[in-house]
Amino acid sequence: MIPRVLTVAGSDSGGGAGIQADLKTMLALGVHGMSVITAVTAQNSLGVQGAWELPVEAVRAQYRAVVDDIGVQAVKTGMLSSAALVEAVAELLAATEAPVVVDPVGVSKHGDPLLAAEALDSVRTRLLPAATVATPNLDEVTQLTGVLVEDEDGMRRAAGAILEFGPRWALIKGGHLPGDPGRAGGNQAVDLLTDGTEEHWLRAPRLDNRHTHGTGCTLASAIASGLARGLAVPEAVRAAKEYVTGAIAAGFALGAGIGPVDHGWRFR
Ligand SMILES: Nc1ncnc2c1ncn2[C@@H]1O[C@H](COP(=O)(O)OP(=O)(O)O)[C@@H](O)[C@H]1O
Ligand SMILES: Cc1ncc(COP(=O)(O)O)c(N)n1
Repeated sequence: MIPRVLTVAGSDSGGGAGIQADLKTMLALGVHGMSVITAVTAQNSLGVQGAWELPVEAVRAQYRAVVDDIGVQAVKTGMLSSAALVEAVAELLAATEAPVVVDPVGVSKHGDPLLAAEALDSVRTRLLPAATVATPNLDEVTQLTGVLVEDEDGMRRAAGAILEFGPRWALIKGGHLPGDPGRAGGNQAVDLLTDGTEEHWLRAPRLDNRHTHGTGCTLASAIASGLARGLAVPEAVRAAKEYVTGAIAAGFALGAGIGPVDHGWRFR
């Protein structure tokens, strides 16, 4: 059987992040990708020009349609836009047995908001407790926990603060740590995965490529794809890190701004 993976996220018309990144990642990793669209964005390499949420009822109906008939081996969430959508999705996830990867998307690479400020509390108290793995970047960690991360010790404190909200594992993505070779992390892109007992540091060379649109979505979808295949969380995260690193290395120019990672790099 081909494992089935569901993404609950926003559409990126430019095809680099969101639902489009998720489905391409799933195809590249050999699972059957399915989608619940929460919002539609008008987006390109220059930023987000507009965003429109779907009604809660439409999100619920898509989710039920997929889960009740087809079934899922893993779920990934991305842009959820509003408190009402966060709460509705959290409730659906709590009633689903499959592992859940929560990417608590807050803002786009260009700084455009993808989540209403008043939804943060629902993310903390409703969404994170439903997560098998939560994958905040450093800005999202600060927004959610108040912890400011400047080095690897900060990442450890941030992970502890995220775990207090109830996800089984926290993956703190250090992609936004300064790439100064003199600093902790230095010329590496370092992520920390922990469940509060085990600690796994994932290190890859920091790539000098500005075309990184979609990194977070790609990583979270790759983790969900690994979990759907039956991998344990540390193995799924390790494989996903390897996939996203290759995709960033092959990221390419599109439009006048930040281009996407290359989801198809392993086929070229
Ligand atoms: N320049 C880079 N070189 C290599 N890996 C990177 C680079 N930038 C980000 N990453 C990795 O990409 C993944 C996504 O991280 P990040 O970019 O921080 O997330 P987000 O897209 O949510 O902001 C992480 O594994 C991170 O370490
Ligand atoms: C619809 C949508 N969802 C998520 C992101 C974040 O992208 P990234 O993966 O680069 O953090 C985005 N820019 N647009």
